[in-house]
Amino acid sequence: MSVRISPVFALEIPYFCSVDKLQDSDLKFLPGVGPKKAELLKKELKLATFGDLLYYFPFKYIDRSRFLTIAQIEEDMSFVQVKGRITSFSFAGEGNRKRLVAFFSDGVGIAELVWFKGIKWIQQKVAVNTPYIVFGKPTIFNGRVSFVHPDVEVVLKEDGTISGGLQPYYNTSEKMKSAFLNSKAVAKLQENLQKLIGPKIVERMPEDLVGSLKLMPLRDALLNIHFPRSADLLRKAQLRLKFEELFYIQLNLLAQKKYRQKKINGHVFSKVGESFNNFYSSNLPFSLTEAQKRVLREIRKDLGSGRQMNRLLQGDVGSGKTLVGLMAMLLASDNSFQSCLMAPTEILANQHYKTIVDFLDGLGVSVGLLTGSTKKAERRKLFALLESGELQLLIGTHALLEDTVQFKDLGLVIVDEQQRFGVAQRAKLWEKNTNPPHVLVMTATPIPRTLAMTVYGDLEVSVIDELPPGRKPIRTMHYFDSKRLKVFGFMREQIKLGRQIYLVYPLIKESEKMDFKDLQDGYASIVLEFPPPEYTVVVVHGQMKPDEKDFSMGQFAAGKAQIMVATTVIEVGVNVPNASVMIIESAERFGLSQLHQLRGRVGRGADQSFCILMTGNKLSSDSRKRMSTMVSTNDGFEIAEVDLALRGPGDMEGTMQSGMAFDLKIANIAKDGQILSWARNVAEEIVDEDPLLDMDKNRILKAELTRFKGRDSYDFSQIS
Ligand SMILES: Nc1ncnc2c1ncn2[C@@H]1O[C@H](COP(=O)(O)OP(=O)(O)OP(=O)(O)O)[C@@H](O)[C@H]1O
Repeated sequence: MSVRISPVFALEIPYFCSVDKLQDSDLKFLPGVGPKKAELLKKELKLATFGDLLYYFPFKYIDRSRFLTIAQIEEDMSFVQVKGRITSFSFAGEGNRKRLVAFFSDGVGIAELVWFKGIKWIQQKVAVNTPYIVFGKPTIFNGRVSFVHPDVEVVLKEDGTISGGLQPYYNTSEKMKSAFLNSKAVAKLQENLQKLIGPKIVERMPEDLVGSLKLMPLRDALLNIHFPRSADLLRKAQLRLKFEELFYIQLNLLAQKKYRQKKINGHVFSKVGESFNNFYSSNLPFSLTEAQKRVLREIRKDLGSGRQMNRLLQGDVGSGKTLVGLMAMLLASDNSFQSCLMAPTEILANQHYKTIVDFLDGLGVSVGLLTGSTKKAERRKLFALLESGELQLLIGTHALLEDTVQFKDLGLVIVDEQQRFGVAQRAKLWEKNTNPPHVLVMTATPIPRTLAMTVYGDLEVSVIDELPPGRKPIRTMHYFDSKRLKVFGFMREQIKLGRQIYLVYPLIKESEKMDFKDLQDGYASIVLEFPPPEYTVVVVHGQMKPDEKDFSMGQFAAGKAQIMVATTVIEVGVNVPNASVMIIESAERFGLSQLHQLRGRVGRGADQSFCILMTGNKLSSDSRKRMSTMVSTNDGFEIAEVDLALRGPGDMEGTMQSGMAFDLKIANIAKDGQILSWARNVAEEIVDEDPLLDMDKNRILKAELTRFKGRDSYDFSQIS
């Protein structure tokens, strides 16, 4: 069985219905919904129950307490509202241009309200001389203000309250809008829901905890998040709900961690034996950096502790993580355990394999390689060696996760990843052995602390914050496409100096065909510019056969080609110290982390390295920021912070956002770092005091956590 590797962000978030049964009710039973709309809500927004709708939060609020006069309306204004009365109606236009026009006066100016559709309905609902609030996007033509299809509301609502204040806006789809389920209709359903279950909402966190943290009670928070009574109450509601969301993620992660620590015995690697020592004294061609030594000590401590290690190793590109990983594998080997190293791509797996085989030359440690392209017969051989225990180190891709791969005694798993390996996938590894192996996750993209806390919150963290000596900082430049000739000139100069060059094209899934054409065109024009026999240009992309790819890479690595035209397949792992120039085409199409990763392919030798970002002339402000960040810093952590901030949705009107890459309903990892730290501290205190959440006061927490589904869950039922 193959395992689908989903993005690490696909964490399950604990928004299930609360203990309150009512929230599990089918939405079709909510007044105003019925079977058809229920179907639509389910299909379009994945809302099936009362609880789902209750937790479907507005994406923004518009302050409806502010009014303009018609005279204050100017060109290009966004949504505005005015108060006044309709003085008369008339019809204009013919056929499908036929429209109803209402003349609306606020006592000073006059605006036209125009409807092309729903004319009959408007005529029935809207009357002359009644005070209304008109809300919409105005246009001005020949000095006349008009609103097309505006919202028209009675000033005095049926329940006696005045319209106005912060009005919620819900995301809806086109399909929903055409079935009259627009934002306003969803707000109406929320109103009905509040009437029905609002008073019955029960706390999802222990009341004492809510009280001591001075959080808004859940009932009030869920009311104010949909219908804020004031901006202050909205902020309090947001805080409460964000806290709760982040708190349960943290509690889940920390509880899992505690559970593992308590229930799972780790293999003890007590010996530092021949493999490790011989490697260290004879085969290691350089001394370790202080950071590598420190991290190695941390890892060795874990491995000898009798507890199962789950550690994240963060370090910038080229900081020497793989080497540390390899040394941990040698420790496993010295203690008669097998180990494996899992890479995110086949190219990288191959590269690791070659590097490791070279490094271990003459030490008598057996190393195997397993990827998607390993032939059947070869596989069978590998499997037999693995099962008998003869094979000590296995390098590979996700193919290692397949159920057919059985080790005799797997003691250590190293995952070299690119934020692609989630909690769920890690859980799969723990099943590989009755006594789960130690796990070391290496990530080449430093990730911001808040993100690390959430994605890797169940792991210990080690950081290599030092590059091997002698590396010169890479110089990064940004050029517009119009400067291409200059760049060609620079390439020639560098080649004359004996350097090699990467030229990378984006290959993004959605537009693969077009990108592929770009790559081929790019290759053709580079060959024209750098013709044989003086120059050799190789090409590497994901659609090539493995042996063709290997051939091209081999030529480049051996210095037989000066230029490699490639897609991002070279993003990770390719290590050719003589390649000192990285040119990234259409750089604006890459994310910051990816640009940083790509840049990390150069700067590995003693020569000055360069990274050239080529972009079109017109750049969005985000793209400009990405380019300037790349030009101004080589620090992966700094880049990661900017990346996170840029990727957090920026559409704000005193509003909340959908949470970045996570399926968060309200919190935003980029912006809510403080709440996240707070939530983690609170969760930590709780599991420190009551690791299995057995105390009476933690009953609700346990009940809520037990509702986590899937592998990410901490299965309390296993605990007797
Ligand atoms: N202490 C050191 N001194 C000198 N060179 C080193 C040292 N540690 C590692 N290297 C070399 O630096 C290069 C990068 O190391 P390695 O591949 O282990 O880094 P990495 O952090 O895994 O990189 P990436 O994230 O790019 O995969 C390799 O050529 C490696 O041999």
